[in-house]
Amino acid sequence: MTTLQIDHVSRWYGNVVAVNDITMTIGPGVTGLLGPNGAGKSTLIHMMSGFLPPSSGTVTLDGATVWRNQDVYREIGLVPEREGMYDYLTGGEFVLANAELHRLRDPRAAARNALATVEMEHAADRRISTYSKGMRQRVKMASALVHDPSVLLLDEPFNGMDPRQRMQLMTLLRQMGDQGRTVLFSSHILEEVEQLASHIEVVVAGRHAASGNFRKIRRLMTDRPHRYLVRSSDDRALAAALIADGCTSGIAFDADERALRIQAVDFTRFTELLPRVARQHGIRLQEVSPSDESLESVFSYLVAA
Ligand SMILES: Nc1ncnc2c1ncn2[C@@H]1O[C@H](COP(=O)(O)OP(=O)(O)OP(=O)(O)O)[C@@H](O)[C@H]1O
Repeated sequence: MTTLQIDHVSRWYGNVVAVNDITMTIGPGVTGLLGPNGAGKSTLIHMMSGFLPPSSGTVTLDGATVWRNQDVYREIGLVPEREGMYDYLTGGEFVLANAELHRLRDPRAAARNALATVEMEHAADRRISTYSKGMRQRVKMASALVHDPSVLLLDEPFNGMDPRQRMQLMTLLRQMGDQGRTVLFSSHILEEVEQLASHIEVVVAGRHAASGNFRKIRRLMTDRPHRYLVRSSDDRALAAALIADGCTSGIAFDADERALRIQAVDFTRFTELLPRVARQHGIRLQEVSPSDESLESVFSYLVAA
């Protein structure tokens, strides 16, 4: 069982629409679920893992409804974002408890295997309260893997990890994807998703914004209009020279900032044109800063597209 189908799924909490009519298919390999904070990623993941019913629409795994379906739960492992764990247990006990909940034939062997997969055997007998953030993350991962699921869902797994732990987890997730499992992880960091995911789904404000490999998502992001704040020794002359070229779609003088606000439609051409025009007219560029480079603005552009 490997293909998750999310079909016209919405989820609301009172008046808040957290997920708004999303349809997507998640197959084998590693998929990144990318979106800014509050986009609805956790809500979506909880519905995919059967922890939360959709308010409308359906989530199925190879055609079988996920919600309240024990056969499907056996195929899914969830690594939640929440830090709260049973801190008084040892890592080994925590993973074993999950193996027993799944009624595995040999829960001890399964727990040992899962701890070995995440390289945590050495700390299995220590209480979770003594673990670092990265170790907690790995034990959560062992617990999600203990029943050898074909689908692994991870909510912001790289949060708070140091670079070495990040690399280790990336290697592990890549291996699981290569084994033919369906691995989906959420993140609000494009670079993280690019490094690991062969496929990316973008959600913003509860809506599905884009889908494709990282080249396609990058292209969508760089092809959008870019806004800049530019300060120079002669703003008027610079504006006049730039307006003559088709690569800008708007130039305005911002009196408060005492600078030009420029919207460039052709990013590559504009970045080449600006210094050239300045040099030709003897204008000194004092500041060139992007004014909409936040991830949120990129995402809102994708949604509006
Ligand atoms: N139990 C709840 N009750 C009410 N509103 C909720 C609840 N859970 C989530 N929300 C709201 O639903 C929206 C989506 O939240 P969700 O946690 O799914 O987003 P997210 O993309 O995972 O964000 P983050 O990365 O910050 O966790 C937000 O507006 C959030 O405030």
